Amino acid sequence: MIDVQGLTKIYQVHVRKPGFAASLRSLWHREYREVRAVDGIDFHIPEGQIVGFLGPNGAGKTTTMKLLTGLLHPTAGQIRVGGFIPFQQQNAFKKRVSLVMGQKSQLIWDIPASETFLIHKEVYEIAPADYQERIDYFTDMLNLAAVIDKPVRQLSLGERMKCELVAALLHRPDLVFLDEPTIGLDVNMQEAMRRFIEAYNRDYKATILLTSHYMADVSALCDRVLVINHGKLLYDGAINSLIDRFSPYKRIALVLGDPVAAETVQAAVHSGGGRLVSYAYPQLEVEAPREEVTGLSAKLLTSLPVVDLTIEDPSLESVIGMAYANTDEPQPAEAASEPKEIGV
Ligand SMILES: Nc1ncnc2c1ncn2[C@@H]1O[C@H](COP(=O)(O)OP(=O)(O)OP(=O)(O)O)[C@@H](O)[C@H]1O
Repeated sequence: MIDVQGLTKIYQVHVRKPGFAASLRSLWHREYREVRAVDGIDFHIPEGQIVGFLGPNGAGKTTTMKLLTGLLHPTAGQIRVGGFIPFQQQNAFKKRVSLVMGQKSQLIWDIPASETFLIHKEVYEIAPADYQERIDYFTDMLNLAAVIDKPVRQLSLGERMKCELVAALLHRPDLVFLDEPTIGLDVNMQEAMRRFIEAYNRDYKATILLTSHYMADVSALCDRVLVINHGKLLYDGAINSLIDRFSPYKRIALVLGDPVAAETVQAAVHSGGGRLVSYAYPQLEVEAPREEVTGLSAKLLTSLPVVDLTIEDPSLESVIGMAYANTDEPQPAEAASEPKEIGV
């Protein structure tokens, strides 16, 4: 459904030098530098899949989404989205695609969202019966009945974001690009948005690429993630394998039934191949390489008065943080199979 090969976008950025003389000179002789925002990426997303698109600020996510929706022309590489070449901007493509940017509004501020929806109805030539059926679907799913007739400027951020989604999906696209759709929302509203995205994907077999800085969005919605940094794809595969790949350690949290001297605790942890993270009776936290965890747990259970023990993976946030830190110097990409870890 989405096929990308060697996709590259280089921006030319005007270099402004400080000082009056340099400003004058730049009137005649402008200097440019290149920003390789997207640097030769490849991926394929089949129909109906929801894929998380992760990367730190400035990694190239928004640029990739703009390329996939035809807002930007690539510098090099090939893109096919639903069989179309996005930058050709064919009408049939526009009717199947939508880009939602959490930080940008397409609603008109001074009128109710319902009137923007009517404008979209005309633009996308939606038949009256279909329009009503879709409005009913969205108002029901997003609990919007009391909201869509108020001027947009009176809406809360969460209410407005729900209306943004309706405006973006009213023409019922099956190729959906969501750039930070839950940014700034409280946890309940994030959860409501997630449930809606899940339902839309299921009901319309929509193929969805989603960026979010909230890992809860990504882990709830996406089995697969693409990780990008410095414009290069670092990882394409399952979330679980991402955790295995970038975090070779697990944490063991223990509760002790009786106080034990810190040196005794330290010795037990050390001899089992672990590292003591913290000890404040009765809580004890230990870190160990994955392959040592079983042996270390058994050792701690026999040598300390343990009343509770849990083994945890590090949070997805910290794994992603490790992935970015490991790849701050970009490496060349390699051809890869599933799951693929590229150049790390
Ligand atoms: N119009 C532009 N002209 C020049 N450089 C740009 C332009 N748009 C983006 N860039 C640069 O391209 C790089 C990638 O930016 P992009 O917005 O795609 O990143 P991102 O991963 O979406 O970041 P964020 O999470 O902060 O939104 C950055 O270095 C950015 O400064």
